[in-house]
Amino acid sequence: MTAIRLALLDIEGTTLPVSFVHDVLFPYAAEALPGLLDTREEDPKVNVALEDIEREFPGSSPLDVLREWMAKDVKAAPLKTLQGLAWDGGFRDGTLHAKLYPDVAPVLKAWHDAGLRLAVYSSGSASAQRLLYGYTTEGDMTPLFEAFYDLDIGSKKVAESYAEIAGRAGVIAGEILFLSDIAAELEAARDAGYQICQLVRPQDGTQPAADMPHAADLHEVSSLFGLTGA
Ligand SMILES: CSCCC(=O)C(=O)COP(=O)(O)O
Ligand SMILES: [Mg+2]
Repeated sequence: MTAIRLALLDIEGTTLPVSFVHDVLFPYAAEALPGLLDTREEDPKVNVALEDIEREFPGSSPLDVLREWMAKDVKAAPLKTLQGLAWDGGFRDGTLHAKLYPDVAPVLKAWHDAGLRLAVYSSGSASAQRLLYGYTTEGDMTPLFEAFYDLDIGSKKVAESYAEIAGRAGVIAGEILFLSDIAAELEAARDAGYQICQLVRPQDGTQPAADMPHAADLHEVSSLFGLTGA
């Protein structure tokens, strides 16, 4: 097995329970979104997101589109931008704290201390990723990561996105390990030449894919791939 130099991590269902996203983060955003849209005039990011929605759904109520996307957990870039802006105040004023899976902080610290490079690739916007890892119940974990990749790279379900990340990181694909709960994302990363492992978290009810390595937590990933784990 080729030595792994970089671990690329998904968030929801991999390092953070799906229930935290759906029961804590989404309701917070849903409550904050109407007020946020009122700032349209002042915030260019809000403006761009609303223009994207209008282009895709001409004449629709943006709030209705956003609510439907959230109900279906659609990973749409305008929604992810606006959710990130909505969460910003909540993380900064202490209302929100990311409660990661308990294995995540110790194992990521051990990997980082052992010299393994770490990066995030999530549908959540890069600024939301920084907030989430900046305000965890374990403290600020952002210094562990060298990069935060989001949908600006491209869809998580196409191989080209993973090739792009490998190029930006300057690491050959075979030396990158991608960790996610979603089989289609892992297949795309494998098509790009990455090593992969599916996180099958019992709490999330993830179904193991037939033809790929899987692990119940990051300790098991360490054992499977010969990484230094806590
Ligand atoms: C800062 S990410 C918050 C969770 C979220 O909104 C999301 O879409 C996560 O998707 P992932 O690609 O990490 O499964
Ligand atoms: Mg996920």
